[in-house]
Amino acid sequence: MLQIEELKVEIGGKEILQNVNMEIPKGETHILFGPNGSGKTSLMMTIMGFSGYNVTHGKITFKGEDITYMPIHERAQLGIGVSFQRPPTINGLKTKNIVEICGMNRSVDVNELAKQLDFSDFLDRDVNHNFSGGEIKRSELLQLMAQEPDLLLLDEPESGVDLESIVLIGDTINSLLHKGIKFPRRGLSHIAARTKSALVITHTGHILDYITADKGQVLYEGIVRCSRNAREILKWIREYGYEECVLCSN
Ligand SMILES: Nc1ncnc2c1ncn2[C@@H]1O[C@H](COP(=O)(O)OP(=O)(O)OP(=O)(O)O)[C@@H](O)[C@H]1O
Repeated sequence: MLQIEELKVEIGGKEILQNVNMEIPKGETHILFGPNGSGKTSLMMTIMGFSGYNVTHGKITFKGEDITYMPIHERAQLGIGVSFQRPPTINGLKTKNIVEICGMNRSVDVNELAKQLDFSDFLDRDVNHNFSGGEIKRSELLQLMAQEPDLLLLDEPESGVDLESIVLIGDTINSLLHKGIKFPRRGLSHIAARTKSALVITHTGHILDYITADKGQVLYEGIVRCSRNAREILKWIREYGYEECVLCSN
């Protein structure tokens, strides 16, 4: 589904990603770990195609197509969707309108989708305007539900989310990963094969209690240094810290 080869990326003339190699097969969910400032968000922004993230070397392939220099809207149409860590407030644009835009060219029932996320009361508010941390995450997922991407890029989906709401967030991510299953229900990840792929950034690992990860990767100083079971990685990071954790790749 997604293949990244020897990727180097500069932002404002500074090299942020030095050598990223990664493969996410169809139906797999990979977790991206890494210390603050290691380049995780930059990697997601580069995969999505945001300006300012200048690829100086390497290649990104999605569904067999070279997307390295493809415009962002074409990547979205091809099936890549992102949930931001800190999405901007968009004054003058109502949440229901951005959800409609995300579901463009498809018959999307915005009210029904909002009901599933317990988000109906927010549809007439400007996008993210005075939303709480948890409300922002639900707004982001609502947009993804309308888009139904084949590859989900989720930047810290659990940050700022309370312990009850994280269940809803986890169930919604699971329903996004299972094509054709529209309603968030507990335990779906264990009973049906996933058709969508995901790359999920997490610091705490809490989201691992709600979604099934196929693999974890550690981005350290702009290089993917480790690729193995996500829970094993989390255990090592908790016990020994990142510096020790990445020594296993030497
Ligand atoms: N637009 C920008 N201009 C200059 N530097 C930037 C820009 N965006 C990111 N950086 C720098 O790139 C580095 C990587 O940032 P990035 O946000 O990708 O890290 P991260 O691993 O996601 O961090 P965190 O875990 O704290 O969210 C940081 O040093 C950051 O300051």
